[in-house]
Amino acid sequence: MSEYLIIRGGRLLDAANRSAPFRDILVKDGAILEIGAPGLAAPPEAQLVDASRHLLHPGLVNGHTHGSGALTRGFRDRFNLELLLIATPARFANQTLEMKYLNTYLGAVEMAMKGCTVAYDLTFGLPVASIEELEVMGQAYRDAGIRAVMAPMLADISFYRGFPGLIESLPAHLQPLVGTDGGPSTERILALMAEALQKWPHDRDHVKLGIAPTIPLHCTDELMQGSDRLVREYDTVMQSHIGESKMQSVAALERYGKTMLAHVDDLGLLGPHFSVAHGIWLDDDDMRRLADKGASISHNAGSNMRLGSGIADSRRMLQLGVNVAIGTDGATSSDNQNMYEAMRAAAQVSYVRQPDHRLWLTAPEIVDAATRGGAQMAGFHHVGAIEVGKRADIVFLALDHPNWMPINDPANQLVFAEDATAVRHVMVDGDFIVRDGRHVKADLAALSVQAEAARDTLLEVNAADIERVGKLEEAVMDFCRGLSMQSYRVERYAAFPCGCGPAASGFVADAPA
Ligand SMILES: Nc1nc2[nH]cnc2c(=O)[nH]1
Repeated sequence: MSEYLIIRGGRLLDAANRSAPFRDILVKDGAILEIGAPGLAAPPEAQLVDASRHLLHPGLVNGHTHGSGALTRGFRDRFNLELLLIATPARFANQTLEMKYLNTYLGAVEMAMKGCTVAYDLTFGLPVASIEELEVMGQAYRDAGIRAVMAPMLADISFYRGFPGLIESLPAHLQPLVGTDGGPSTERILALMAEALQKWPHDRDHVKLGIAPTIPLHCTDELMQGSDRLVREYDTVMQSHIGESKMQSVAALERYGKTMLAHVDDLGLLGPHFSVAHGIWLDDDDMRRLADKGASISHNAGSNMRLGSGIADSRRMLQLGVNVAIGTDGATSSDNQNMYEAMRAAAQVSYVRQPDHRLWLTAPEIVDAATRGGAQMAGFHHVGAIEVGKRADIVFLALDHPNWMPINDPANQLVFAEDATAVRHVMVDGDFIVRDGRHVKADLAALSVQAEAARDTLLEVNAADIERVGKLEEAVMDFCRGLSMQSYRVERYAAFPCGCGPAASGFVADAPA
């Protein structure tokens, strides 16, 4: 097969200019060599790809997902973050290697079919998954054909101990149900992480390891700083869930005497390699710290609505110079892996957050965040744009699809009209991973049988834990609600600029009854 590929007749999205001029693209060895007007010269042996009646846009970058979560989609409604954090592990623990692969592969195939070619995946932690299992999950991304950062979620403090006073708040008969920690030591977790980074078998331009101290409240400072040392030593990236819920932010203020983000900064963790997942409950100083250190935020508006977490101030982040990416979050709280939906949600929450339409996100800003911004955050500087020198990760949208009849403004339509149903082909490195709307490798019928079987098995093996946590749920949620309400007693949070104040949204309704 020729080392050259010439993609002719397509319209290339230029979101910044709200246009889509006809452009031919010459690809050599999977990288973009030249972009030019129709009729661009190409070596005679170049393989021709007909892109006529297609809009071409860069593969989308999912800034925050959980490859461990595909099997959880739709398993609950009316649940907030804290409930998710206790109910999901109870229901989906004890996965076999096959299930871990299946989860990751299902999510990756779904992303590919929906125009996404990079995932920033906060995956099963060590040692919930072994190093070998992590490698197999990395292979799931290779098999699905998309790129990924796989960042194991690390924690050395249990959920229940992460919130001071929680266990003591429970009725005496429930306290024994929390169980004992007895987990692996900080040293062991860091040693495993170091070993995984050393042994990583995959090509790091495609699938690399990152590190995710999952939520600072659930990590000792030693774990956070040890993770940071490894990130710098292995030149990789780090992501942490920060300021996702009001409850978390109030608890952090009590525990650290400052915001969660300020604490992480003071530990020395911020830098261009660092990103925040969610960042709803950040104040101006937090955002300035992120901007000053060149860090990023994955804005996951759909998930934030699904869990009732709040509305991140994406406009302020951009104003201050924070690099913003867009993410779906895991299927537990987004139910699908559709980056077009995530983009649309980001636009729409910026509208309801404030009445001044001049502060609303624009479609070009959102497309930039979902492509270039995500690639920068992931440290994947070889993708994120259709430009000379970048890898040829290209989505072909069918213009004979109703979403595009007619084209008025391609940036607006990508954000507001597209829903992944017009995705016809997807290329990574110039190779088709989706062709004519079908994933080139995945057998969806077989996958659905496997997913059904995995669900049944997990329900059976986790029955006792589901029952145990079910008994705890209500009391834990009482505690969480109480802590969240403290926003009205803690001065800092009384005027907390998270977009959830009286002028902004219905969140004012959580004032104590
Ligand atoms: N939304 C969300 N937040 C988290 N924080 C820690 N784990 C998770 C998760 O699985 N989903």
